[in-house]
This record gives sequence, structure tokens and C-alpha cells, in this order.
Amino acid sequence: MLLELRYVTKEYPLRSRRKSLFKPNPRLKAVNQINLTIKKGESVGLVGESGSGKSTLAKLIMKMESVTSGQILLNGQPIHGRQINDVKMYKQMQLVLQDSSSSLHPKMQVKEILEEPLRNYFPEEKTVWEVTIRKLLKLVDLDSSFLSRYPHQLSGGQKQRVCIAKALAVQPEIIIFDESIASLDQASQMDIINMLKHIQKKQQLSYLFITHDLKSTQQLCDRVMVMYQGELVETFSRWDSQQLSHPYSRLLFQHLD
Ligand SMILES: Nc1ncnc2c1ncn2[C@@H]1O[C@H](COP(=O)(O)OP(=O)(O)OP(=O)(O)O)[C@@H](O)[C@H]1O
Repeated sequence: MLLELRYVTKEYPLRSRRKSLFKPNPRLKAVNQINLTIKKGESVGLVGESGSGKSTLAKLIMKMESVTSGQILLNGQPIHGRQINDVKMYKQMQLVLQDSSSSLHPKMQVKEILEEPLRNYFPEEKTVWEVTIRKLLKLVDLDSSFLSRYPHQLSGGQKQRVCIAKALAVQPEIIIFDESIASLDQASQMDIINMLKHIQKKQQLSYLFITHDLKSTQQLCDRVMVMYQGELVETFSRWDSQQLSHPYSRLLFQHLD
């Protein structure tokens, strides 16, 4: 299994006005006992309303937050421990966020932005960096005229494409998308989804595609999981509302068209 979550829970302390020495501070279970698996080459959607715990889960998987309990394994190795170092982990797993402006350095040209991961992960391949950068741009449907542009000279969709190219530069096994295309218009979203599908097939990549919009998972994902109030309440791979068991999943289906 490429990625496996076993009973993963994340609690945050809740601020309470009255502190008592005798009562434990109240805590919020942002993520509650989540079990999930993603195989090589599989594309999995994670859908849920705002506050259901999706981003917290992404942060736990990317080791940006510590787990309260449970285990996350990448290729069988627990990531929240000393068994796997961060460089090795981020070589296998990359994250693409919604707000691309925060992950693109404003003073770097696209060429430099894409060179950075190659410098970090493939220093011995310096002679082919330039060719690789052009290939990456082509993969995300941008031509080489973009190489010299700065982030402020790109549209939202083009910025997201550069972020995706930056993640692909590392040649990861899995990419986690956290609302990565949510801020784009419908047509750009569809373009990027089709592009991601094409790349995934070509490279046998795995995706965890996190979104509040069920429709965007329909094209891209083999399997969809529904999160509600920190828990995984449903998993389905057939788009048949009759098969759903949780009222929230049924509600999501009602808003599909
Ligand atoms: N650092 C934190 N400290 C305390 N509570 C937090 C923290 N981060 C998230 N939470 C809480 O955890 C819950 C889940 O938040 P999370 O951001 O994971 O939801 P989400 O499903 O990604 O929502 P959205 O779609 O709006 O981004 C929310 O109630 C949120 O307020």
C-alpha cells in the first residue's frame, strides 16, 4: 500500500474561559479515527463541508501537524517517527495548495521556481535541468514563453499549473491536492482536471484530491470518501445515490447537477 492511515486522530485544545485544575481542558476532535488506504496509481477524492477536517488530515499526512493518536504509513513506513527522514518523505509525497501565490516566490521567474526542486532532489542531473523544466511546462500545458514570467504575470489557473509542475518536478509517487483548483472558474477547473487525469495515467501517479465540491471528483477519482465532522462517513466508487448510506453524502449528491 502506498499510503495508509490507521485510526488517525487529531485533537486541538479548545479555549475555555474557566480553567479548572481538576477538569481536563476541552478538546476538539478535528479528525477522528480515520482509516484509509491509497494504492499506487489510484486517485482518491476526499469531500466534506467546511470545517469537516479535510485540511487537518492533509496537514497530518504531510507531517505539518503531529497526530494525537494513530499511524500514517508511506510505503509501509510510519512517517510520524524517526524511521523516515523528511527529504525521503517529500520525495515520495507532494502537496499542492489552493493559494498558489503563497507557494510561488514573487521574485522568482517560472524557470527558477521549477529549478528549485530539481536542485534539491536531482543535483547530479544539472545538465538536463533545462530540458526537464521544458518537459514539465509542456506536461501542464504551458509553453516555453512562460519560463521568464514572474508569478504576478500569471493568471490563477496558470499559477496552479506552475504549482503542479513544481510538485511533478520531484517525481513523487503521490500528490495531495488541498482545494487546489477551488478558486478557479468552472472551465479552468475542468481543464486542469483533464490535465491531471492525463498525467496520472501517463505516470502511474496516485492522487488524494481534497475538495468541498463533489463534482470535481467525478471526472478524476476512482473512489470518493466523504468526511463529516471529523469522521469518514462514506466511501464509494459507483456514482449511484441509491447506494449511499449517510445523509450528508446523499445531500452532496442532490447538489451535483
Ligand atoms: N490549529 C488549530 N487549532 C484549533 N482548531 C483547529 C486548528 N486547525 C483546524 N482547527 C479546527 O478543526 C476543524 C477542522 O478544520 P479543517 O481546516 O481541517 O477543516 P476543512 O474541512 O479543511 O475546512 P475548509 O474546507 O473550510 O478548509 C475546524 O473546526 C477548525 O476550526
